Amino acid sequence: MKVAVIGASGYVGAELVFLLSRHDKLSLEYLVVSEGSTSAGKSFSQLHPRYQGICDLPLIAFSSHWLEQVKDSLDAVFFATPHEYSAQWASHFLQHGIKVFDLSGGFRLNQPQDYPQYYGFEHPNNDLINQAVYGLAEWQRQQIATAKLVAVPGCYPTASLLALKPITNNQLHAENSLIVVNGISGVSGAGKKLSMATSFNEVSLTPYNILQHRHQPEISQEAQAQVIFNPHLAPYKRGLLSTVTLTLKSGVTVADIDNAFNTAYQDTPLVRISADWPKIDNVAYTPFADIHWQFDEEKQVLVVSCAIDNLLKGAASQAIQCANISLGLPSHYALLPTTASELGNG
Ligand SMILES: NC(=O)C1=CN([C@@H]2O[C@H](COP(=O)(O)OP(=O)(O)OC[C@H]3O[C@@H](n4cnc5c(N)ncnc54)[C@H](OP(=O)(O)O)[C@@H]3O)[C@@H](O)[C@H]2O)C=CC1
Ligand SMILES: CC(=O)N[C@@H](CCC(=O)OP(=O)(O)O)C(=O)O
Repeated sequence: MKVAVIGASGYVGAELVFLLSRHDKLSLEYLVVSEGSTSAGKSFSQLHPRYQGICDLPLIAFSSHWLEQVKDSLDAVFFATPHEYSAQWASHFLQHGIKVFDLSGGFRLNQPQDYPQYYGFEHPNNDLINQAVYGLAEWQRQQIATAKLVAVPGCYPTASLLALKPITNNQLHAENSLIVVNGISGVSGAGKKLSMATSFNEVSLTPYNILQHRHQPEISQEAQAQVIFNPHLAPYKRGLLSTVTLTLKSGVTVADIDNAFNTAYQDTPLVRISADWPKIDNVAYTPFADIHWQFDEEKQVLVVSCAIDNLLKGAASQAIQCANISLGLPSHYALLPTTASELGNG
């Protein structure tokens, strides 16, 4: 599969490029940045020196002319770009039969009317929203396999849904009960753009966008249950933890919960049910999601926590899982760390 990465100069783009450079079934042909990008004309490794010798491809400024030139030589494109950019340009690739893996939120919400409120723009392509398949790899394999447009989940929704779906999918949660999702992300979650909120001297553990974050409708939609989502920014680079608290139906037992999680994740090497509470250090710089839960049978309250790397399972490695599925491969193909140094080399 010949592919291009658009947004290659960003944090997610860089992770994608590395994973693609080592994948024998995906051939990385082009790296693209925005038309006015200060990175255009540089090589990828000039921007990301750690990848010198791994990928030295040039960064090409996007243009319709470039798309016209490459439209017959590309099988798929990965968008690691702002939401509104993907929303606008995905159709231009799809019309040439080029599959789109969109790592932005350009096509995640099913309701067009939600985009102005949560993304700040009127969606330019309502028809395409209905064609998009949500790319939560361990839960959507069949749909992803035949999809032309995959909406790769956001980082918080990935961790929150991996924790929540075994419960809500089996209707084990009490109807109309409060489901609280507390997410904590490292600063790389905000991308490379400069801002005071993420500058070294200003970053401190804090809630943000409370009761208005765009991931609240995304998590509610995919869990098929209303949640309250509380994101927090924390002063470290990589990694994300999502802890979910909810009440289960009376009569639900530990055995029911055990069965729900073990059934959901019995053949998914990248999602690990851990014996203890997950730690960011155990998943940062890896494609894994670690999950642990605890149940208070008296109160019928369940707490589930999931840790991931926001740039990998929360973005780039999940996108590769989706591409693997579309190639008929196991979703974890070419992603499992094979050496100790790949296990969170920091
Ligand atoms: N950071 C994270 O943990 C996660 C991020 N995401 C999503 O992935 C996408 C990329 O995120 P991230 O890498 O963190 O962001 P960055 O800000 O680090 O990178 C954004 C990239 O998009 C490019 N870009 C900006 N404007 C345009 C444009 N108009 N046309 C084409 N390219 C453009 C930038 O290139 P240049 O400026 O050089 O043109 C840059 O390469 C976003 O949609 C984000 O929401 C998803 C999951 C996790
Ligand atoms: C710390 C931080 O700023 N995180 C980002 C989430 C990034 C992400 O994964 O979400 P999208 O794919 O929807 O952008 C935020 O809260 O906006």
